Amino acid sequence: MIFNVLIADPLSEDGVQPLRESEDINIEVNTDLTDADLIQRIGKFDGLIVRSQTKVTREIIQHADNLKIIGRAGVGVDNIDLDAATERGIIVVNAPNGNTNSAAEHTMAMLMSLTRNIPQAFNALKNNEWNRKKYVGVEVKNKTLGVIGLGRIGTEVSSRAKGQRLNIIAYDPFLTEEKADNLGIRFGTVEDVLREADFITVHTPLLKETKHLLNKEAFQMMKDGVQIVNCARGGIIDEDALYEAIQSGKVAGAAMDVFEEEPFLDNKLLELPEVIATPHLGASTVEAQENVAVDVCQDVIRFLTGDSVRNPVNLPSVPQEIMYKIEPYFMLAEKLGNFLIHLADEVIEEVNIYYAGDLNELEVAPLTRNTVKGLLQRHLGDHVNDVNALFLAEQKGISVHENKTSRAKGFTNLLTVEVKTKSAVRSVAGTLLNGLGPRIVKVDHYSVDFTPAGHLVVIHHQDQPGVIGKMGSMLARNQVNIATMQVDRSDIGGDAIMMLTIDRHPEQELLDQLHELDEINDVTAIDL
Ligand SMILES: NC(=O)C1=CN([C@@H]2O[C@H](COP(=O)(O)OP(=O)(O)OC[C@H]3O[C@@H](n4cnc5c(N)ncnc54)[C@H](O)[C@@H]3O)[C@@H](O)[C@H]2O)C=CC1
Ligand SMILES: O=C(O)C(=O)COP(=O)(O)O
Repeated sequence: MIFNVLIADPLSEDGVQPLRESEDINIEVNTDLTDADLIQRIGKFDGLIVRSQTKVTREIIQHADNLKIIGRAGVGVDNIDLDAATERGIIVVNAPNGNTNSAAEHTMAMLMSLTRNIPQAFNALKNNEWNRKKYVGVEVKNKTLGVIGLGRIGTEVSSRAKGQRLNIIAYDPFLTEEKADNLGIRFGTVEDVLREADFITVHTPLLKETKHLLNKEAFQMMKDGVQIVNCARGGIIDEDALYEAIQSGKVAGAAMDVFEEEPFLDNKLLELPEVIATPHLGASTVEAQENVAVDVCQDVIRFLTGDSVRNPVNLPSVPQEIMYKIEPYFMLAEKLGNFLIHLADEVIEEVNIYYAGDLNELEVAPLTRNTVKGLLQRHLGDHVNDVNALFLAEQKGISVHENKTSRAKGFTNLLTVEVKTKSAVRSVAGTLLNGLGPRIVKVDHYSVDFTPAGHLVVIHHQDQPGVIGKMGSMLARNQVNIATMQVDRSDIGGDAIMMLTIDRHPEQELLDQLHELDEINDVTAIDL
């Protein structure tokens, strides 16, 4: 199968090369598409790669009938409607590490340019104005830099700023006092940072909570003459509030790489001589562009050719060494879900997944997604995948719980899936046998042992002499060969189960005939 991938923003050729060379992938580079063009053309693509310029809206995603992956060659994914992608089962990957250094260097360049009026002085010189008095700056040494958002870039900026002898005070919801001590910086609340800093730089993503984080009230809390840097995202700073704060003299200057609206031809902040700006250049270096393009293209290739990705955004990321350990259980998890859904003949309200033995030691979230995917697939078809399985379960009002225990009832690993409906609890358990692959070893409370593959028939019956014979001859009369058979019972003469693997799919009529036998209570055919 050949996958079509659209590259909709300019990408470094070094990154694109492996995509070009892949026999499985056909790429189209088109960086001039309007939203309307994208809506019209997206349907034929399996992959889409963008930077920050292309806005991947819900409407575009709704038209993306074949799209499986969206790659963001950079960090921020605020230009991609993640909810819409997740709902459609489209994985989103980014390249979170490749431009950290460039963004940090740009932040420092902007801070130093701001404090020394370099762009303004240069402009004046270009206009034949030699003015040494007008462009007197301030030193940064021994002043305080407030860093809001101490992730990859915020941390790099802090370490560089320490080289400029700045004192750092930082706020990040994940920053502890101990971590701050280790980094040689001061830990504060947002308010501490706003009140104490001489310069403030933001390095958070644009989220609901960070939208207009620096607003009118925030500016009021700041020191008079504070200077602001935004090399993270437009929208973290309320531009109207910043404009007013500069005009009133509260804020002495601002260095902006990113804006609430991009691209723009006109932004009133640029009318202010205290503002210096670049057109979203934080990641625009040869090195960063090469890094992010390589990272994102490799993930797109991996995903489309059936491998696991390194930088998923709408799936929890699982380190490679952990993935290596859980991957063998993927098929077992999905098959158990697939099998069990056929036994539950009412609406499922709750799913409990028990991980026992070796599984108890592992990161099992991907297995939970696979189990739920298997459960939902019967009714939702291929529309369900790892990305949207849990979302769809939640949307359908099904609660999913994971449980871990070391006790595996004699198995080295045991995965038990239980579903609760209004009036019943049904369960199935499976194990991965060394060399033999997945086996189902329990159906409800009955012990069995069969491979979850092919045409299966589950028969609940009364444990009476002759029932197996009747069932066997009925299948024989219908030219159905039994490949494997297992029987278990709760007690002599009581409820019992037959598990058959047969060589072809049985017609409904045959299943009905089996059901009509007095001793048989229930017949379910399952194709796995
Ligand atoms: N100008 C440019 O070209 C570039 C901009 N960026 C932007 O820089 C930003 C940060 O990137 P990274 O450091 O790589 O991301 P990151 O994910 O490593 O760090 C973000 C940090 O912000 C923190 N945070 C979240 N909400 C917060 C809040 N309310 N207050 C304080 N901290 C909060 C998070 O805990 C996290 O530690 C992103 O928005 C990204 O898009 C990144 C690269 C280039
Ligand atoms: O990586 C990011 O978040 C950036 O903002 C870089 O954006 P860009 O890829 O240069 O359009």
